[in-house]
Amino acid sequence: MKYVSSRGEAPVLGFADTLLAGLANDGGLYVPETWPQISADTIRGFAGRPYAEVAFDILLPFVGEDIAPNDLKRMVDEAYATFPHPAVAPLVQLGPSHFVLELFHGPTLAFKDVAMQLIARLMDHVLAQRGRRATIVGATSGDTGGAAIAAFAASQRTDMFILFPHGRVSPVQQRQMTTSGADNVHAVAVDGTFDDCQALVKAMFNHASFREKAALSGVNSINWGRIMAQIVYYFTAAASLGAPERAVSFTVPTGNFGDIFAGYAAKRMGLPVERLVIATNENDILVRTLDRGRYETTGVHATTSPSMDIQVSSNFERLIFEASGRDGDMVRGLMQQLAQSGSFTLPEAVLAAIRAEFDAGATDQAATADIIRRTLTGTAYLLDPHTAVGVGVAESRLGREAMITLGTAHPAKFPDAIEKAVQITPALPPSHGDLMQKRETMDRLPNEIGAVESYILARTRAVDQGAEA
Ligand SMILES: Cc1ncc(COP(=O)(O)O)c(C=O)c1O
Ligand SMILES: N[C@@H](CCOP(=O)(O)O)C(=O)O
Repeated sequence: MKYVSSRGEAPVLGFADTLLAGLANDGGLYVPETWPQISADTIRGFAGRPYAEVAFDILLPFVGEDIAPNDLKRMVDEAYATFPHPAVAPLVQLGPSHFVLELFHGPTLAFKDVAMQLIARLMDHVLAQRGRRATIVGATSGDTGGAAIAAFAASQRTDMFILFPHGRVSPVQQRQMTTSGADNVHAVAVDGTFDDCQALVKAMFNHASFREKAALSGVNSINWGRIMAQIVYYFTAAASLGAPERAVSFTVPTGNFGDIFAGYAAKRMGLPVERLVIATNENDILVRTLDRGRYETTGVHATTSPSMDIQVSSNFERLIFEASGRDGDMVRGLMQQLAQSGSFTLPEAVLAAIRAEFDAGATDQAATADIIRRTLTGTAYLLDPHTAVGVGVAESRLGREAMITLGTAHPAKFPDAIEKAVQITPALPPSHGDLMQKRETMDRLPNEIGAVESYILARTRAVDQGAEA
């Protein structure tokens, strides 16, 4: 399998190079040259099979010849053995045709673990094959950082630097990043928003000499490896509800558009998906875009679903590329406009193609608290605030087909929002027992690219290996 950039100017790469590249060197995001097809019979056969087996079948064509099948199998098995729930991603029924897909049974209680546990193993494997190290940078609004640190703390070949917005993540999220004790990971509080952190990460990737010197790699969903691993649970969930005979829709609490793009990819691979529903909190740039055709940043609001407090939704670029018939020049032009003016207008045909597959809706904080309350009273099920945003949007779109809302985090990660909504404090699972007592280690940096790059260069052990790659 080869991968092409959404901006059409970067080299076409194989899987291992795409995984290590993170962002393409024209600033674009990699997508597979073609979408592998999964037959109806194969989808039918996924029902009831162990998650890791389905993952192996779906991932194999994306990995191609870059990783031997028995190595891929071992890494997939190891990654999903870290999930204590036997189903890895179980479905819970909320109503006659409404289900929550629980994606938070991994080590850090958020859906990010599903991909991160796998790509940490894949990256170490590829780096070991090449006899080199990498510097991994990541931006987080709370969950990616913890999941990345948990997955890479055991890495033999990487130094990791996670930038998070100072004072804008939950205490549990912060501690998952600052208490690992691992000497190859660095949690850095930046004076800014998540979008500032993400812009710093992209600026480092676009700074060619720094990128090469530090042998830079990334684990945000700009990295194709993240999306690839997230495709799997769309298949397992739909198959367990009767796909391909029974079509399903998905509602996805959305920020950076990675998770829902994985659903779009599953559809392109043959999964019968009726609608893909984007659910946002008050940071509703994607809802406005689908409504008016204009993508316009307006400033981010801090909400009770902080991991979705995002303005620049990176993976929307992948969707525009697909919806435009892979017009890299057009995507490059729109992204230039975004960088210059903070907005762009989608061509009519692209907007129509997006609307043909996606709906979008927003749930504000008061409604989110109400949904948490109503769901607990009605079904004795406690939603985290991000999943609640999804449930709120899904409820207004229930139709004849089954609706699956992605459960993206465990409620115990956001005790303040839960306490406010239902006056109970959700307990962290025993695996997190002493998290709130552990000693924190973190640094604080200004929102300045020079300060961040100097910090990284002084600490990474990958300096000057980039040239050997
Ligand atoms: C709990 C939670 N829900 C939803 C999202 C949004 O997912 P995505 O950024 O893939 O759209 C995130 C962060 O990304 C998250 O941490
Ligand atoms: N919500 C995310 C933001 C980063 O998203 P990613 O999927 O691109 O890594 C977070 O929790 O950090």
